[in-house]
Amino acid sequence: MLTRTDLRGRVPSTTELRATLPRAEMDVEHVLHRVRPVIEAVRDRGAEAVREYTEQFDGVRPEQVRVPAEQLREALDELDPQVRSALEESIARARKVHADQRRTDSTTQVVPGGTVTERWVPVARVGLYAPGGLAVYPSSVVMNVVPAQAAGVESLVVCSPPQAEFGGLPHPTILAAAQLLGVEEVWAVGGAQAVALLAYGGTDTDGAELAPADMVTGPGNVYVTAAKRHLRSLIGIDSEAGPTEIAILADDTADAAHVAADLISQAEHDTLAASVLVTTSPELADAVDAELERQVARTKHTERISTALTGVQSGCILVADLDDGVRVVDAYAAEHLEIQTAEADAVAARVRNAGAIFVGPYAPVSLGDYCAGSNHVLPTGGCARHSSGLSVQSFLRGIHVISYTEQALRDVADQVVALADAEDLPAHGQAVTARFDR
Ligand SMILES: NC(=O)c1ccc[n+]([C@@H]2O[C@H](COP(=O)([O-])OP(=O)(O)OC[C@H]3O[C@@H](n4cnc5c(N)ncnc54)[C@H](O)[C@@H]3O)[C@@H](O)[C@H]2O)c1
Ligand SMILES: N[C@H](CO)Cc1c[nH]c[nH+]1
Ligand SMILES: [Zn+2]
Repeated sequence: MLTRTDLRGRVPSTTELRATLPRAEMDVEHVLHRVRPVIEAVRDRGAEAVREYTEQFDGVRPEQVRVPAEQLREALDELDPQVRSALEESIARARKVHADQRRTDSTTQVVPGGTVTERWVPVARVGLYAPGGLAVYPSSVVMNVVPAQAAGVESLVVCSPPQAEFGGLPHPTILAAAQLLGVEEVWAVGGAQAVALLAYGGTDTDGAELAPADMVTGPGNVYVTAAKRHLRSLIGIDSEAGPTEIAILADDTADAAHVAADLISQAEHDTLAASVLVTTSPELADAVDAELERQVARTKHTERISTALTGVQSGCILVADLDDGVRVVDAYAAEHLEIQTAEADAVAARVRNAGAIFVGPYAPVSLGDYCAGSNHVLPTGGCARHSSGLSVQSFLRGIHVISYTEQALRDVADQVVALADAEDLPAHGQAVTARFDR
């Protein structure tokens, strides 16, 4: 079922690997031209344009885009107790992990009388996106809000697509999760128009103001991700957390049924989701194919999953040994990487590029999606080579505070002047010597 690439004869260079490894054809770059007009319309015409695009893409024309407070309270009151308890567990575990990520200010005494303090300051206002197209993601409300709150962000606004069957409000579990986490501001808007509204701000029909956010984080489909890429710099963003990817590095000790179940679990997100198996064992590859045939037919979203598994972004790569396997998964830089091999810990320790690594038979990606305590907002499309998943750090800026006494400046004046002259910027040096010339 998975298209097979046999690299057992040789492993190509990293450049060749990046070109050969499976990736979606319709990637973020390819939809930028579609989201640009949406962003410009929201910039120029605010909530009115949001309403038009919502009608076009979500099939709803909302009366109000801001969700009234009583709807948040009601959603939590009416939440299924089992789902509430699961959300509470997910929040508690995530809070534990994210509390440990808090940074403390540090002061370095560089020389007597000269200090540099690194002060960690949270972003003032952030917009958090919780997807709600093919599926709805209360878990993404948790994964966005928990680190933002742990970082000390003062102003939070959540956006999620309106749902026709809920009268143009986001799904009730999204609202309930926001209420459970103490978020008071929720807007019913999705896609690129949500990212644009968060970036530029806007006013609703009833006069409700959405103040522009300094930063927008959260996962989403290719349109959401393209909008984040387009607007970055006006706003800060986290990583590009687009259509889901799972790579599994497995040897002949892996259980084919579990490998297949995990590949399917992430293919379930989107027809553009990627499921990639990298294995040293052709026998395992055959057994996984057989399991996929068997299991895909039994799942709820068979068609979406089959499209994702047979798309060019998914496949199976045969490698000669685990050394080559590690090179392949490093070149691929998956959002999620599972290691299902003998001595999985040791293999995992050698991996450099992945959004998150799930080690051994009892750490499936689905655990991390909901209840491991780790964050599930993770870089896709190879961005794990340079970016991390969402964390407390994502919402903090490290500001250097420099304090020097007169003597400490005097002691280093000659060096500053020498470097300023070497750069042909003598006024820089004079700004120092002016203090001592009199
Ligand atoms: N990387 C991560 O951390 C992570 C985590 C969770 C989910 N995800 C991904 O998030 C995505 C969720 O996607 P989704 O679609 O279910 O919800 P979504 O909220 O991301 O997207 C739905 C919105 O897309 C817009 N849209 C739909 N079709 C459009 C079109 N043709 N042109 C322009 N805009 C359009 C609509 O306005 C709609 O509100 C999936 O791809 C999933 O894999 C990623
Ligand atoms: N696997 C997704 C991250 O790519 C997160 C998620 C949320 N719900 C289910 N899964
Ligand atoms: Zn998932």
